[in-house]
Amino acid sequence: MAIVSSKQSSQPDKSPKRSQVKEPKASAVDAPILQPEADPAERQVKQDEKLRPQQLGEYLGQQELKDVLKIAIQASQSRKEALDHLLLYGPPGLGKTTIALILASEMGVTCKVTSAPALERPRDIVGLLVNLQAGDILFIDEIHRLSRMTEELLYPAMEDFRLDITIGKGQSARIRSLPLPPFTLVGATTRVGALSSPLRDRFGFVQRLRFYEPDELSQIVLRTADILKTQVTDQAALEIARRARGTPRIANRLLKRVRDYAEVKKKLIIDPQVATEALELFNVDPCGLDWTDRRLLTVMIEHYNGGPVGVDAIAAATGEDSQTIEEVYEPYLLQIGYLNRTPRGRVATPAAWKHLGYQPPEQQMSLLR
Ligand SMILES: Nc1ncnc2c1ncn2[C@@H]1O[C@H](COP(=O)(O)OP(=O)(O)OP(=O)(O)O)[C@@H](O)[C@H]1O
Ligand SMILES: [Mg+2]
Repeated sequence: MAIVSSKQSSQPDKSPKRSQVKEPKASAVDAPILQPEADPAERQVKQDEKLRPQQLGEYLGQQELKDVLKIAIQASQSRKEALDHLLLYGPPGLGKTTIALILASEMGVTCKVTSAPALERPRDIVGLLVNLQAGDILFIDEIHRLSRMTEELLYPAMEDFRLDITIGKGQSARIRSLPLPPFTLVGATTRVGALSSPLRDRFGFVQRLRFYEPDELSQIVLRTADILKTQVTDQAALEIARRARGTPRIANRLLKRVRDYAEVKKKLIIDPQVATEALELFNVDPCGLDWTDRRLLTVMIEHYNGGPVGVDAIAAATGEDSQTIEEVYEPYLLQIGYLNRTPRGRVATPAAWKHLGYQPPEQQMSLLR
């Protein structure tokens, strides 16, 4: 089914030129395989755990972040102090949880892992804080979702290693302060803008994780292949890496699917041909776009002549939620240069038009100059 708006049919000269049929092909398998979030099966059997790097040396890519952390670890170890609080932000699957666990193992301390939705009641965070040992790491995932009361308990805990508890109610209420051992809070979020500034300001380090380059991801694929005892050529690893949306979790998942395919086809070594055949079977685009990405761009091109168009209009036209578009789909489309954010709305770039088989109009090119 072609997506053609009534506006376009009345103005045929303005409709985009199509060099080939490009209606995104839907498949039952392509949506989950390219989602950066861990899927329920991965979470349940903790498949990811054996693939997770344990030391900073095994953590590939993110060189600037590793440089900062190495200095911080050395300095805090020589002063025999807890590491300063660290806030990690970036899209899902880039290695935030992994960093928290690596930090604990490098520092030789325990990492207590929790997530903001599990800390709804004040006593949840109090229970965790009073059980910390000196130097421990407390990792709070999705930290932008903390309740106000929990967040307020964290302020003195982070700043002065002190827990302020209110005892009693009304006029007789009194605040009792309990000392806490020095600890390190590592917070992770996909939405740093949603953090309140008092909380953000209490982190000594605020570090962004960026999408990985294909050569970094191909190193990750080779490392994972080694752990899974699968033979993959360098070229095949790069082929998988290119389609993994800059995300290690997706790279590992694609490798597992390619390995299944190779096993069934009785191929002992995964070469580029086997990798490409398998990825085509799973409907993974050579640039790592999935059905929804292609549909978002197609709607922008066909309904709005490539934009500028507001995210709400795209959401209404595609039936996707606008927050999901902004947080899950747009970061990668921006990263690979298929989408631009302008003050007047989103614009599909000429590269996106060409990738989907459209001829970009001159007007579209001039918008980007
Ligand atoms: N730099 C890296 N080198 C090697 N493997 C990595 C790296 N970063 C992440 N991984 C792999 O990717 C998987 C996902 O990473 P992780 O769980 O740390 O992501 P995350 O950023 O915490 O995601 P979420 O936002 O969904 O919690 C890990 O199990 C690990 O195997
Ligand atoms: Mg995580």
